[in-house]
Amino acid sequence: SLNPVLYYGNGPPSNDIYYLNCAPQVICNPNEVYRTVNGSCNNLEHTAWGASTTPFIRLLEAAYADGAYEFRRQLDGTKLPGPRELQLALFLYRSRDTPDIYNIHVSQFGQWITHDMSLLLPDISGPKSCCDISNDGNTPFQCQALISIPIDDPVYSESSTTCMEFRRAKTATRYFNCTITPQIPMNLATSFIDSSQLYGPEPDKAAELRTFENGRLKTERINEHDYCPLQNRNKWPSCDARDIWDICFDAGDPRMNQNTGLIIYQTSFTRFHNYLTQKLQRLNPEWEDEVLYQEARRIVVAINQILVYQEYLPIILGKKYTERFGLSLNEFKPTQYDSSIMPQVTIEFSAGAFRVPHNTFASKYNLVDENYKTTSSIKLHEWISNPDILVERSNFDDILRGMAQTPGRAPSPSYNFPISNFMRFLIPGNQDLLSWDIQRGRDCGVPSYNHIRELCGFKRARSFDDLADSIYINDLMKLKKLYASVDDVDLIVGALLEPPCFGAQVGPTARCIITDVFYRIRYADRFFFDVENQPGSFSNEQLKALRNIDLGHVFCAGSEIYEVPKKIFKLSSNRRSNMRNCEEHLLKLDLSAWKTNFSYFNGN
Ligand code: HEM
Ligand SMILES: [Ca+2]
Repeated sequence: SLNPVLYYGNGPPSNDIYYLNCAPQVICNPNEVYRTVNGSCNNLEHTAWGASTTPFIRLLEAAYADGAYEFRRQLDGTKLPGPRELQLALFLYRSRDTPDIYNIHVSQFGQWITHDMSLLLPDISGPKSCCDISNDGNTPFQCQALISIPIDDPVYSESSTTCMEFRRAKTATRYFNCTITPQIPMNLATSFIDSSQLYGPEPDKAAELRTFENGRLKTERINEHDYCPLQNRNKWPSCDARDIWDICFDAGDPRMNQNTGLIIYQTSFTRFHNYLTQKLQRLNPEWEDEVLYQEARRIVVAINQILVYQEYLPIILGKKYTERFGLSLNEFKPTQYDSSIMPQVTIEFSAGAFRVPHNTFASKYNLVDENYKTTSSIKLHEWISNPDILVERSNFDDILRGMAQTPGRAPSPSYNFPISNFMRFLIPGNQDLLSWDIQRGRDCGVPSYNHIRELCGFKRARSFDDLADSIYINDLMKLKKLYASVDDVDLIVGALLEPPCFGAQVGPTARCIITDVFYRIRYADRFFFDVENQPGSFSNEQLKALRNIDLGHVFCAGSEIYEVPKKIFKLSSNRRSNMRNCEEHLLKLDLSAWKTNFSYFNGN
């Protein structure tokens, strides 16, 4: 297979500073069977590689005006076009949704996996509203990247709003006691697909989420169903956007409550973990809490890895492509662990290319009842940071049923209309996710589209016209007016304007950046589910059982729906032939390969 790796430790020298000056010294046990919580000791030599709270890496030198932290300027020295100006000129006019051939599980699963791999925190400390404070030269730096709204904005001008909130990301230098120039945000998630968004990316958090009995994760009983535990709303303000507030869940990831579909995923996997511990305990009554917890965790992680490489990436990147570039799974060709590969997530991925799928999520959820009648729908943007809707009546199951039967949004340069205007993410006022994505790229010093194209092996454009084979001419003419030169175009803007590759959901430049990361976090993961000859490797019988588990099992065990689609990502009608009965399906979730009459975990 071809080699898609872009990073061999040959990037900008600033990538090494953390490991030279700041990484904690840890002593690893090479015989440990289970992953650590924070991902350290995955690589026994470079113990911090892939761990949580380590900096993102850069594929290319940061693009900052001062070489350190200030937003880049255009080649001619002028300021970059405003993000909202770009949104209005290039995207908003075509924000109408077109139904996809896949359902909304595809984008929901994508966000779920994003939260496993990547978390950069915006600094929401200081003033509640940055737009309200006067710009007198003492503006706190986290407030220094507000997005201005043109006076003739077709949406915001109605309320005469001229300022959109935006906070700069927390960087290693400013918040994490590790001076790195140019600055770089910390990634608070573990890079590996290890379900850190479920179990917590740090030991304290992980312990907080456990009952320490029977291997179970904590749950809260609400209206006769198990949900994630409730959290104190003052601790992490993930539900604070509204004044009328009841429910706020706690989980391994602080974004848990962000949207309805995500809460369904977090909740279903929590219930599924507990379901597995119960099954394992019945097989092995002598197993203690720790073993039950770790074995269930290992199964959950393996299932997620299988879903990413077998089901999800072929849709996003194209099936043939994933096969050619070593991203597909093959039971006869187990993953070869390579300790020289660095599993770190790149800033070009998190603050750029992997945000392109923001153009695929739909703007509403349908509620579908047991008879497959659509009874009502709710709007995504009206329930941001507010889980209340999910605990009432049968809403959880009805929305989950609806997700399989509601088309996702076909990829398009634009995002959907509400998310382009009316999101409320924990800070005051309405926000535009696309403006934020553009601004975040600049905040993080992401190099321009043309530089990334070149890195990916496409021809560096010398003029806008050189892009004519990648971007429609109408868009090019607009880009020409908006930017000073072809080297100034933001990565996310160029990547969104590239039509998707054949059989894929993203264009060539985004695909190249995304592929590199998913390749490295697989082959650099010593605990990847099908890596052989490691202390914690699964047996062949266990692997066989794991390959038969799908998202359907998770939702059957984690909800009260009694049927799931056979192909969970395909838009399915409720015709009998497309559906599986949950009771029968769960019978096929066979964990007998986990029955032990010896203990490999008792220290010998
Ligand atoms: C309902 C769906 C979604 C909503 C409401 C949503 C919203 C957001 C928001 C508010 C941010 C933070 C923006 C910032 O402060 O810079 C973000 C970040 C991000 N999103 Fe989404 N998103 C959704 C789905 C997705 C999907 C489907 C993907 C990809 C498959 C994705 C990928 C990302 C990535 C990579 C980041 C950066 C993560 C980080 O490192 O912090 N999101 N999203
Ligand atoms: Ca992770």
